[in-house]
Amino acid sequence: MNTSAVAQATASVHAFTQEARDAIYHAIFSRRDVRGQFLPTPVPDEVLSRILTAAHHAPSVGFMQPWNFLVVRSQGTKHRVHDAFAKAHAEAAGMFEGDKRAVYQKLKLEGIIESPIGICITCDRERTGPVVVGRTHMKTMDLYSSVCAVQNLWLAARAEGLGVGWVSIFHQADLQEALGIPKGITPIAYLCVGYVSHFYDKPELETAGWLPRLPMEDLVYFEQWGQRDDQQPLIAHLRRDQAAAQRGREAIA
Ligand SMILES: Cc1cc2c(cc1C)N(C[C@H](O)[C@H](O)[C@H](O)COP(=O)(O)O)c1[nH]c(=O)[nH]c(=O)c1N2
Repeated sequence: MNTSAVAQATASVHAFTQEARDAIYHAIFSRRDVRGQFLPTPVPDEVLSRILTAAHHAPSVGFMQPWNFLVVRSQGTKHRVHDAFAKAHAEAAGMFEGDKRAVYQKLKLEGIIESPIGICITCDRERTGPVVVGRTHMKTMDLYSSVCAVQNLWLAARAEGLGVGWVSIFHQADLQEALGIPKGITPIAYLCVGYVSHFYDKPELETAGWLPRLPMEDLVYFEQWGQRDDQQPLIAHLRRDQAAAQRGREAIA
């Protein structure tokens, strides 16, 4: 066997079954940021427990596990968070010019009150002391670790049929105050979570004409920053896979 045949055989031993792989990619391609389709249906604790456990199994720099998960269910807390959102949202509209401002004002960018559960995922930057394996030089790695937890939760939630919407239109201090988060802890994501009437087939910002999905071939460089190479066989695969992902979502729709 030549080297690449060995590599292929080794890889396939550890690959999931086709059905399991399809399920993973289905979760990835059909995950959406949900703002407006939340149902009041309660989320059972056993389901909430599964998605939180998935989040806790995210990778983290130096195995730091810098996250906490603050679960919000009361209307009082939700209203405090929504007040913080409303203030920042009003300011945000003024930051966009012309047509963009009008479009921005029409966008629904949160489901804080309607979603049965809010989850704030945080980062404790001091959790394991000042020197962390893998964060010795690039200090933001702990923040990225908490983002990995967000993504794990988001994908697990999709598999459970739950919608998740990330809300980040806050003054950080206002969100911290609304949730009683101490100064040393960084809020990473406020997530609206709940069952939904439907999932859209593509990002709402794409549908609204805000931005299109970028072509993969523009984003992949070879060896040096900025170096594209359309002759690389990988590029043809990327085009095919992007088209397939697109068709997949049409099938889903
Ligand atoms: C860090 C971060 C922060 C935010 C978001 C995402 C991420 C990663 N997104 C969701 C975002 O708009 C959405 O992911 C993209 O538009 C792509 O759509 P899908 O997630 O594929 O549906 C988001 N959406 C929203 O309505 N209000 C918000 O404040 C935010 N904030």
